[in-house]
Amino acid sequence: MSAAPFRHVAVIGLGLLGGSVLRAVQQYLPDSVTTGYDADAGVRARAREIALAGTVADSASEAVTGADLVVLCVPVGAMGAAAKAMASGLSPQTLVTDVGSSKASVMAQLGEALPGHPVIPSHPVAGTEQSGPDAGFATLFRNRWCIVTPPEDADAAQVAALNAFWEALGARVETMDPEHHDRVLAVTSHLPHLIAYTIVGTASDLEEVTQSEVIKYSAGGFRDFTRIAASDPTMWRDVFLSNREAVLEMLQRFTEDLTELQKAIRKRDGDALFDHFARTRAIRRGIIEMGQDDARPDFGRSDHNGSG
Ligand SMILES: NC(=O)c1ccc[n+]([C@@H]2O[C@H](COP(=O)([O-])OP(=O)(O)OC[C@H]3O[C@@H](n4cnc5c(N)ncnc54)[C@H](O)[C@@H]3O)[C@@H](O)[C@H]2O)c1
Ligand SMILES: O=C(O)C(=O)C[C@]1(C(=O)O)C=C[C@@H](O)C=C1
Repeated sequence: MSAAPFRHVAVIGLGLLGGSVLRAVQQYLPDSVTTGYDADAGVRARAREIALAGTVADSASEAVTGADLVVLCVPVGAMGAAAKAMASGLSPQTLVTDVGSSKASVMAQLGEALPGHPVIPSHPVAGTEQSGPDAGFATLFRNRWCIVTPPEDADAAQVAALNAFWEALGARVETMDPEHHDRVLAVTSHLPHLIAYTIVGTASDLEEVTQSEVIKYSAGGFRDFTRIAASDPTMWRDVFLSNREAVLEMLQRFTEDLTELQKAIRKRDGDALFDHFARTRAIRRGIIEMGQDDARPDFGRSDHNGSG
């Protein structure tokens, strides 16, 4: 990228996503100035210690003063409050985006908090089960999709600059309307998390299987669920409450499909089971072929391990 799409990038919320945005800007857009703010004083202190931003400010409005781009990286339920807290520092031309995992609710909150202000939401579909200021790394967005949901009246030059920003951080950009985004992510991200939270809870509640057996024999499929089920409780509470309708619809479909498999097992219908598993195996292979995951048993995660 020859010229940075934004001279000054401010990040509100200095956890996994905020830290990764800042690390990636420092690495891939070194000419851009960075500032940051987090509502938690301990997080701000840690962010200063590890130089997560050029300046870590003591208020949201101070952090965004002079910024061309503000990236809100707080839980989706806190987007409106975070936007209101910074509003007095914004210039009329500062573009505001976010990284929230649901989009219709965030758009509504930001529209209410910043009436008439340019807001173009984003969702980089990239993350881990970690959270906090030490969890971020510069390569998080590399080769991952970032879904941008511009409002109908968005300025085309600002949309292009935002897309260029995410591309400079290594992402591939797709545009969608927020409702479609929320339905797609309900099935590809939100429901899988709900299932992981359920199955890990179910296993640990079993009276005839001890806690130590759950841990000891978790080398197989269960282990992968435990990684997902270790994800941040605040973030995921907010995701389910904000994308309630789409998640409930996908959950209904999932429950019906699970009942079908239950029926096939009860009827000893091996063909139905085999056909279903063959179809899902092909989907996994397709994801690997598209470069969206790694075939290695640790999903290639040992490659980054917080570095970058
Ligand atoms: N974790 C993931 O895998 C992932 C992936 C893509 C998008 N997201 C989205 O990114 C956002 C941040 O998630 P994360 O994983 O970085 O969480 P995180 O817990 O690591 O960081 C969130 C930070 O926001 C701060 N915060 C909360 N309310 C605030 C406020 N009003 N003002 C300022 N700071 C505030 C918290 O103190 C915390 O440090 C969420 O909206 C989430 O849905 C997460
Ligand atoms: O890999 C993980 O740990 C994730 O859960 C990341 C993940 C996902 O579901 O893929 C989680 C939430 C997001 O909004 C985007 C990405």
